[in-house]
Amino acid sequence: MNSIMRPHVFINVAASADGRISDESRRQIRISCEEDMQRVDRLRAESDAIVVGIGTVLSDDPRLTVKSQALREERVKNGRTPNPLRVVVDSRARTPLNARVLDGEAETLVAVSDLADEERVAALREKASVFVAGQEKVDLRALMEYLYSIGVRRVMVEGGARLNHSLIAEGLVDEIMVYYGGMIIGNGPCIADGPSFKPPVPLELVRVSRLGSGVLAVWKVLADKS
Ligand SMILES: NC(=O)C1=CN([C@@H]2O[C@H](COP(=O)(O)OP(=O)(O)OC[C@H]3O[C@@H](n4cnc5c(N)ncnc54)[C@H](OP(=O)(O)O)[C@@H]3O)[C@@H](O)[C@H]2O)C=CC1
Ligand SMILES: Nc1nc(O)c(N)c(N[C@@H]2O[C@H](COP(=O)(O)O)[C@@H](O)[C@H]2O)n1
Repeated sequence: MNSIMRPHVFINVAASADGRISDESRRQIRISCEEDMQRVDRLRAESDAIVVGIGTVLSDDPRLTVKSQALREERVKNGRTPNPLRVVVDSRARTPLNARVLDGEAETLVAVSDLADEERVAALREKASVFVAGQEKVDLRALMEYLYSIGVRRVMVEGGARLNHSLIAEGLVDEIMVYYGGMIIGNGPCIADGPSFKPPVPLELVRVSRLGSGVLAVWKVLADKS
């Protein structure tokens, strides 16, 4: 695979001890403890863009903003916008027009593919920027190249399961941070959902620490093909 100019990309995810990130309903489950939520907020504040898939937008209706006023002010002091760019990977432009990611609290980019209906794209353009790449699914390599071209250097991916899988499959992930909460969910989406990686993608353990009521593990992805 040809190498591309792209940002540093890391996935941050909260999982149960059995690796689930939600249950069968696919609704948002609070897995992180308070200490982890604060860590996540700092990670957001240190990032230039937060990326999620449309599945996460439809399930969780996330805001993807920095919650701490002090962290937002620090960003502004450093010449940045109060919040990072929000990016939704959404081939068919299904992002609801009343989704929180379109609330104007932060800039938003919706990445769609050629499959997206023109009228839906036009409606989204009223509330967000739109980037088109890919025939069916969004071309994630093109998206990362584009983000780099507009100055994004650090991307935080906040799920969900299918987007995480595709990004790993494309060799577009440098680091994976998993907060394991003290619970077993039993069924539901996991950290990366999709066909088996053959061979499995090798990871190097960078750091492991106890955090609140759970464990934080930071992994480096060794098979970077980009
Ligand atoms: N615990 C945690 O930390 C987190 C948990 N979650 C949970 O994860 C679940 C959502 O995950 P999931 O349903 O997998 O949805 P995702 O958020 O991963 O979105 C997947 C969708 O993105 C679209 N897409 C477009 N292009 C691509 C591409 N190249 N590769 C992959 N996907 C692409 C596809 O829909 P289309 O083709 O229509 O565009 C696809 O179905 C929810 O239950 C949510 O609560 C989510 C985030 C964090
Ligand atoms: N870090 C973390 N811990 C959990 O327990 C979670 N359920 C999630 N979910 C992610 O956070 C998003 C919500 O963001 P806002 O608070 O609305 O800004 C959600 O969509 C998931 O990506 N994360």
